[in-house]
Amino acid sequence: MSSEANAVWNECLRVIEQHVNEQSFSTWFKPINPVRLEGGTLTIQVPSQFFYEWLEDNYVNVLKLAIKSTLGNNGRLEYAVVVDRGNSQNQPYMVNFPQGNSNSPTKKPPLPTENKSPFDMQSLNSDTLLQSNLNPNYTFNTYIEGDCNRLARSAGFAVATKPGVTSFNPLMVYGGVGLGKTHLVQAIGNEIKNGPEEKFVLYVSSEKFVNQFMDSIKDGNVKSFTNFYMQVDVLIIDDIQFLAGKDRTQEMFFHIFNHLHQNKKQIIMTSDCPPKDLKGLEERLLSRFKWGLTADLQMPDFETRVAIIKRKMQSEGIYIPDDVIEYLAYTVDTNVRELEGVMISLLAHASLNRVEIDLALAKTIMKNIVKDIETEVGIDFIQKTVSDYFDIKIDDLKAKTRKKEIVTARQVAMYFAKEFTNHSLKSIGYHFGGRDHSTVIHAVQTVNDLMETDTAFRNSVNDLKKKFKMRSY
Ligand SMILES: Nc1ncnc2c1ncn2[C@@H]1O[C@H](COP(=O)(O)OP(=O)(O)OP(=O)(O)O)[C@@H](O)[C@H]1O
Repeated sequence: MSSEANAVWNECLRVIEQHVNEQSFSTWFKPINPVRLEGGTLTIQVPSQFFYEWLEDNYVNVLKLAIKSTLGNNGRLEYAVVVDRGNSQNQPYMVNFPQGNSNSPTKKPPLPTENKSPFDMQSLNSDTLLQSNLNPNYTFNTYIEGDCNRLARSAGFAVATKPGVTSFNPLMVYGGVGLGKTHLVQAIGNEIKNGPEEKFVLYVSSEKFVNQFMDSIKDGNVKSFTNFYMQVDVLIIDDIQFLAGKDRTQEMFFHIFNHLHQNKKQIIMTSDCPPKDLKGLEERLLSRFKWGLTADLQMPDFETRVAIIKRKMQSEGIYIPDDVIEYLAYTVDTNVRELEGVMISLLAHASLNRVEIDLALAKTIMKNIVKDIETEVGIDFIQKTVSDYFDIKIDDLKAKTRKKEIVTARQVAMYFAKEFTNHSLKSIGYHFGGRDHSTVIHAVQTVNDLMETDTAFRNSVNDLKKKFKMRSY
């Protein structure tokens, strides 16, 4: 690696660090190696094709910014992708892709240029119809169904089949960060676009909508901004909470909304919270959001998380052993984006270091990227997991209370403390509100007896056991 390339890349990293969160930074940028700097083009080596596509799809703007601020306006970025030829004796060889090169044979079609202002166009033509800002990978086919998203998904599908005609207009999808809102609403858009009728589907983030509106005021072309949006057949507007406090944009959106709705055009929105909690949005807008259907997305349960990982692997032609998949699905229960991030980080690490993906590697990666992760089963972890599972307070496990459900949860927690930790009976008793060792022996005995006679109880204990086993590998 040339020291010049190294210096430039370090400079880029400094810029990037200011624009992405810590986890994304360590997952996506730390594994990159600068290879060379030639004639204002910096070549960086990424671990896999998948990694390259991910960067291009998710971080293209921040990379552009970093290159621009270190190499100036004419700076360019080129990727060298390590290709595994399945023979560990071979040196990895590289495939070079200039940034955003849509001609590379394996690259997904590039997303439309972010900053292009769509309403510059005077009228709709076939080019405009293609400019939907949709990611072609976000389809219903790649969107795994689970209890967490069933209503939103089926309402979305109904809307995709008959846009503007169902009573789900507008369709509002809300949920926490990284739970699949964008994927779902873009899947609706892609389904409509690929359907029999030619429809102008437009996806826009609320942030972009606000910026476009501001620019249109500055440039004196508010009318073409409004006209443009009023011609859309299906308007998908992401992260509507971003309109909070932006009164003029809200007013404009209100008019566009009314126009589209009256003309039976479909409106689809996402938000990070239910409409009733959307602060800083005008009441008249909020009341319109309630005209259609509001559906939420939750964190997928364990089985759905496993299915999501498997689907992702399948689409990328990657293999990860089942125990590793289960480990990832158990451990990452925050959101799907984080789950994918951990998975990619694992793939990147294995590909860079040319090692097999196994549980030991997964645990190491996890320790590096997920802060505070416990990889051992300790009494604290057992108490937290058991109390979450039985929906009681941790403190109750240590308290004197004799309520039946609390006594059972306490006994189960003691049983696991005995099975998964090296604590003595005395120490376990101490951690459960200073009980003595005979109470622990009794708890273990009771759990064993109940497991034999009570199927529901046995299933619960086995469920919990799986969680602890994952950590104690
Ligand atoms: N049910 C699912 N099936 C398959 N992939 C999913 C599912 N849910 C989420 N994902 C994936 O998780 C990642 C994050 O999803 P997405 O960006 O849609 O979340 P979001 O809710 O819009 O996040 P944000 O709040 O940050 O806007 C994407 O790569 C998406 O494909």
